[in-house]
Amino acid sequence: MLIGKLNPGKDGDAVRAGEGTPEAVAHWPAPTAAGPISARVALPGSKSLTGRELVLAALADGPGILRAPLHSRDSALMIDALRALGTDIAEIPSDRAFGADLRIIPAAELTGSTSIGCGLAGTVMRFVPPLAALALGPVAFDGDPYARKRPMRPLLDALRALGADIADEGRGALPFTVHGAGSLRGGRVELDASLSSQFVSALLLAGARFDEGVHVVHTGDRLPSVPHIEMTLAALRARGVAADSPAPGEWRVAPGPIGALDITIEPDLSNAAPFLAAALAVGGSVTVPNWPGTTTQVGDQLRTLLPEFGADLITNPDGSVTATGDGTLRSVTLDIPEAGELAPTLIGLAALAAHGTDGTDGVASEITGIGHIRHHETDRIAALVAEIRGIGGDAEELPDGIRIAPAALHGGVWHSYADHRMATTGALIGLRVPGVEVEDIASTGKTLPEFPQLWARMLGHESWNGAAVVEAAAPAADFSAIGIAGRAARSFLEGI
Ligand SMILES: O=C(O)C1=C[C@@H](OP(=O)(O)O)[C@@H](O)[C@H](O)C1
Ligand SMILES: C=C(OP(=O)(O)O)C(=O)O
Repeated sequence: MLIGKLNPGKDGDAVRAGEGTPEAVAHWPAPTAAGPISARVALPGSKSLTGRELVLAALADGPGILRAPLHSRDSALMIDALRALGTDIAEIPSDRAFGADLRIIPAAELTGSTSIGCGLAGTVMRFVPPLAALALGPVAFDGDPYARKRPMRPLLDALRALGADIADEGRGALPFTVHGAGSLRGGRVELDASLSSQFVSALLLAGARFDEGVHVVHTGDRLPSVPHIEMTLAALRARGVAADSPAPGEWRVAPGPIGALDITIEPDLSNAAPFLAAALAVGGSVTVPNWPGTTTQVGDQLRTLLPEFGADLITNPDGSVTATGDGTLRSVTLDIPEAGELAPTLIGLAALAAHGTDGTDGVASEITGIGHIRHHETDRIAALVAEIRGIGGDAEELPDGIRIAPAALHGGVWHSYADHRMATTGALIGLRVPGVEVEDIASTGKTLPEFPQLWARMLGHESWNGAAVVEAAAPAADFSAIGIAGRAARSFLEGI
């Protein structure tokens, strides 16, 4: 089946499939699982750690190495952005399943007179402008149509208060130009980070290179994604930078050198979410190897969040984590401001809980504290409600979350809104509900280009060349209920 791909609308907003220019793309028929699954799924590097370590390596006092970094659209955009500012980034061939290591040689002086494409990457549009302020010359930023909707004003205003010259014609959003002067005064700055923790991380990451360092004071009444700020502080300290949080909602980075490192990136634990959740959705177990013993990644909270749905989560002696479920899902009431990044997967599980075992015995759930995910790759609350309703579910928007009532789900098109986590949530629901077709599965390339292959192998399809990446022993996926689309899925999966 060919339909229109997600394309820019006239007002620059993202629109759903079929509404834009008809660029033909096949829907991805989500495979259903015939029975309980049993798989081991290794995952590529963390988006958030790769982005931070690239930025810090570009600002460091000598050459550095990133081992096992993520290779995806977001990390490629970050690499391109740093190269545009004069950083030398080269691939070091490796035999890793997910691609080359990276050698980073910082520029003697960051150079401007360039332009940077941010795609839809929050980390690029927020973390790179402070570096542009340290560069010499103008640096023009822009991104995907929907990226222009993502909030930037608090960060741009904070950078101005710290001495930067930024032209945005009052938009408070992309596109804008940072007129770098080669240095930035820095110092104390107030900023409302209630829409995104990335505003804070952006200032802290470059803060050691500001003349006076930086002292960020959050003025809003709530702060999302706190673990991501803690990740930033930890990454700075690992490089010898004095970085702390002297009070709740305040962070300081002292001026000084940022140490060069040879560092290995942890697997992306947020991208583990749909895979571990698959064991809950259809029963069985999924193991993710190389789970870090200690980590600042919010994905580590899956070990306590997934048991809320009735799963058994264990850490194995070899350091892997296994989720085991029996295919029945409990009702949940979760308030998770710190873990908005995990919300789409958790909401997908809540939709399956509301479907129940056969559409007649579902349970209600409520997930709140996630108002800020309206400002992610799309308005995720509106998008999830629309797509769950589109396949028969009973979902309702709350100001800062979502409520899902019992209702039987059925097949249909699941739109992705160019959002990788919308796409993987459609795949998760489709494991259990026959006939779900995910529009724009390629949007998973934002942070996990291997998603379709890893998903297929989780279900027992052996033909992908990453043989060491996934060991699966699952019953064959069942496509019979989705007819022609199912046969297309089978040949797609067998062709990889
Ligand atoms: O700093 C980071 O790497 C991130 C911070 C969070 O952003 P928000 O604070 O905007 O939720 C998270 O959702 C995003 O995926 C990655
Ligand atoms: C919110 C996310 O991405 P970004 O870094 O673009 O904000 C995400 O990956 O869930």
